[in-house]
Amino acid sequence: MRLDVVSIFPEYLAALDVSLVGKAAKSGLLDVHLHDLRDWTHDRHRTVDDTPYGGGAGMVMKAEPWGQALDALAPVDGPAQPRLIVPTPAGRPFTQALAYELAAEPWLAFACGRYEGIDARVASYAAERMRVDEVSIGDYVLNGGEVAVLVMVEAVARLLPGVIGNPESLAEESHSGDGLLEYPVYTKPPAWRGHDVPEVLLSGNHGLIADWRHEESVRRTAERRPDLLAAWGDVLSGQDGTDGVR
Ligand SMILES: N#Cc1ccccc1Cn1ccc2ccc(-c3cc(N)[nH]n3)cc21
Repeated sequence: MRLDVVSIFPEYLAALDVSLVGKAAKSGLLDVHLHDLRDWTHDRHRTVDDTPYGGGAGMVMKAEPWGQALDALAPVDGPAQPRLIVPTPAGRPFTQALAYELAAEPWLAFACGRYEGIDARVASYAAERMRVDEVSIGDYVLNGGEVAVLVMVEAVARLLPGVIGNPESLAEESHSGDGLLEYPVYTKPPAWRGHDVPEVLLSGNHGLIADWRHEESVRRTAERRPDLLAAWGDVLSGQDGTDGVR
């Protein structure tokens, strides 16, 4: 997978060279290209922002530098186009399902906005030739898109074949196929500062262990994310338009 990231703070994305994503890049599973948006400005001050039409606080990112950046990264007459991801508080939610979808793409490009956002015409211009997704990583406001890109790239990269050691572990994680939060995990020692590992996990009875883990997943989900259980209820009662099969 090729990844292009455009930002006025490309050094923010240096974290992509570390750990799992860094290993994936070094092993050729990921081909990461970082770009400074200011390379597509031509005035003395390398200006990327201006005041908002209609008034209001803050500044807006100018369209032209982004237009030139997109044209340079993915020429209109090029052999392929990336899927463009634009982090924004106003985007569709980034979910594990979307992470799996993006992990299947051969080429992703990320546009990291700053200030009060990017001129809306940039997304419209890009959508003339590539798929564009405006995506939120959560209902809170960051100062820019870079942190959101780090989150999304890590969530996507770890799904790529060969990136994590034990792909079986992906199936048991929170937000994986069964829609439940994952169960609590423990390791040695069995007793630690007055806190013991649940006896069932030391029993060697794999059936009882599997049952306990499922019960813990359901308990945790009910306690922390009842909305996920509500989705389960809709599926089981056929309210979600399926025949009750996930
Ligand atoms: N846009 C905007 C905006 C609008 C109002 C106030 C502050 C900002 C800052 N900002 C500029 C770029 C940008 C990118 C992504 C996020 C972002 C994503 C999630 N999930 N939260 N915040 C914020 C971003």
